[in-house]
Amino acid sequence: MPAVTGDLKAFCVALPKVELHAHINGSISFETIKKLTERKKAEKPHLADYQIPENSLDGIDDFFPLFKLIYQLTDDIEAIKMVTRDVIDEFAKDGTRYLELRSTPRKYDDTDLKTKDLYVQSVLSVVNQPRDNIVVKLILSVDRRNTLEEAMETVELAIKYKDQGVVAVDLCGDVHAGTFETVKPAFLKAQQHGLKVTLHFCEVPENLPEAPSLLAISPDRLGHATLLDDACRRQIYEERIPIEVCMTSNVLSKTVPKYEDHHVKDLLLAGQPFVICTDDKGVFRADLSDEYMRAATAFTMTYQQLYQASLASIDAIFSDDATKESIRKEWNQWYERNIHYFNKV
Ligand SMILES: CNc1ncnc2c1ncn2[C@@H]1O[C@H](COP(=O)(O)O)[C@@H](O)[C@H]1O
Ligand SMILES: [Zn+2]
Repeated sequence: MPAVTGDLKAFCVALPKVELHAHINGSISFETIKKLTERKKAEKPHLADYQIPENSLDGIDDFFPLFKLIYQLTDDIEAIKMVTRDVIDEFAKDGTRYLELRSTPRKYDDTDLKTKDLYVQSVLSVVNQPRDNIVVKLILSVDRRNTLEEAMETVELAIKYKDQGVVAVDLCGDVHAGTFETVKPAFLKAQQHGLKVTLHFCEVPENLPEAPSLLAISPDRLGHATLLDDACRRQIYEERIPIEVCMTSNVLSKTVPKYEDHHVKDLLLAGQPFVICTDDKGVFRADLSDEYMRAATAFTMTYQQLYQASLASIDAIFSDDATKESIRKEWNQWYERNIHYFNKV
């Protein structure tokens, strides 16, 4: 099978794409961080020159502490709206046509972001602005370090805003902190109220012992699923649970040694549903088009296969069948208009 070369980047940007695994505060671009430091420099001079360090992770444990600083720049309503708007605009510019952002509600006593409800309202006020080039939905994240009470508060908010843009709840956060068991009842409650569930799953081998408990709640999608044992691989494949794959995130946080080793190749071979995603495009400095390029390069995927991967991602979105159908139509129309790409290979 011939590899795609030459104008691969242009193709990957032009290709209509679905992004289902993007943390808002991990997706903040270099340019937006500059705007944030500028507006905070009087109040927080120690952050005046802050930039997210590039290629500085020795492992995944170096990743989570980055948010101690990033969160100091996004601790008020205007900042939250700004980052949400910029992240959406950047995804749209990169050819993403359907986007499910996710974020962990926060609150601060010393800013105008006094409640988690206000956090969600601020994000949704931007998510729900009418746009003709991208559809945007929101997933609320429960942090693994949360108490059950905190997780319940997030789920209550997801229920409250369910028909106003929130489609699901997510389990995320420091892979070496907390336990799923603590927050599990909150996820069961979310499901009882018709919300979808996606879970960060086995990013590191230490998460394997809790895997059966996560799978027992029948999650609608799984994030990463990097390190599986035979039993959970079998179950995931049998149940055809779509996997949100984040190649750059895994390679830079060193949970996967190199792109060619990434488990996308197993998923491709097994015909298992997966969705190419970014995770944290700001921290890892890779747009969704870059992720498609990396898949093409590492696994010699043709333009046709990249298109098929993008089209198949629509099956995994947290929207109704009518929305899926209208998005598929858009993809098909794009294909017809761009048939020259596919006649080449
Ligand atoms: C590298 N893989 C990952 N694994 C687990 N959790 C991750 C993550 N990448 C990001 N997050 C979670 O997302 C938060 C930032 O976005 P929000 O403040 O929610 O918008 C981080 O604090 C972390 O909890
Ligand atoms: Zn993630």
